[in-house]
Amino acid sequence: MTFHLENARLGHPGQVVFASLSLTIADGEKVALLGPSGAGKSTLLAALRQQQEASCAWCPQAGDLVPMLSVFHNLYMGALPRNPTLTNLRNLIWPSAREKSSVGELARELGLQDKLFTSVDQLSGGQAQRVALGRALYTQRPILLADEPVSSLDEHQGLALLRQALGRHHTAVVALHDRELALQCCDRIIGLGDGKILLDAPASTLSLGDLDTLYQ
Ligand SMILES: Nc1ncnc2c1ncn2[C@@H]1O[C@H](COP(=O)(O)OP(=O)(O)OP(=O)(O)O)[C@@H](O)[C@H]1O
Repeated sequence: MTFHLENARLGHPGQVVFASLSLTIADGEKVALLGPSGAGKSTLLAALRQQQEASCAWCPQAGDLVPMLSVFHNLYMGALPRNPTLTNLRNLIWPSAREKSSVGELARELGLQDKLFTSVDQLSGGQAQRVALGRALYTQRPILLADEPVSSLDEHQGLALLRQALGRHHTAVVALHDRELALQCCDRIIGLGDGKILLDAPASTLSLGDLDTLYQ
């Protein structure tokens, strides 16, 4: 089992979001978290991350990129925790051919090969979002936790990139607002609302109409 919460109380200072949440996510599952704005998707993702921080590739909604640094540098930041400090300093100042090639390959997969040495503050919202997801992928960890990772991309690009990201991870939990994308890419859907889990079922058993009820 990868994640387990039992009667967990989750929230923020002065705000309980889930008074008593029980949930198990097994190794190998690809889970979509759905629910209206404020339902607690980000709160739940943060609680899951706390359980397995060292194994999680983390893609927060805000992105947390360093805008004045290049796409290369922001992607490379995913490698910081796994490399020695001296290697990191060298790669940030004078990247090795090997690192240039592997970050370059990832940039190509993200459709950002022409922007590798452009600073992030000169990118579009969708391009910056691809960098944020790429940085999480570059951590090369087995579990992906991502909060609306493709919300600024068009339908086709979002589908391709989400599939690519899920394919690189054994287990994933992804907060999404696009119900169709959730059904297409994930094998389990968890619907949140009213401070609890309103729906938890295999994607193959659900229709868009079933998911609509979460938003009514
Ligand atoms: N840092 C915080 N401090 C206090 N309350 C917070 C904080 N972050 C979120 N909340 C509150 O917790 C509740 C759940 O928020 P959360 O961000 O988890 O929802 P969400 O489903 O991810 O929403 P969205 O789809 O808009 O991103 C909301 O009522 C929100 O106001």
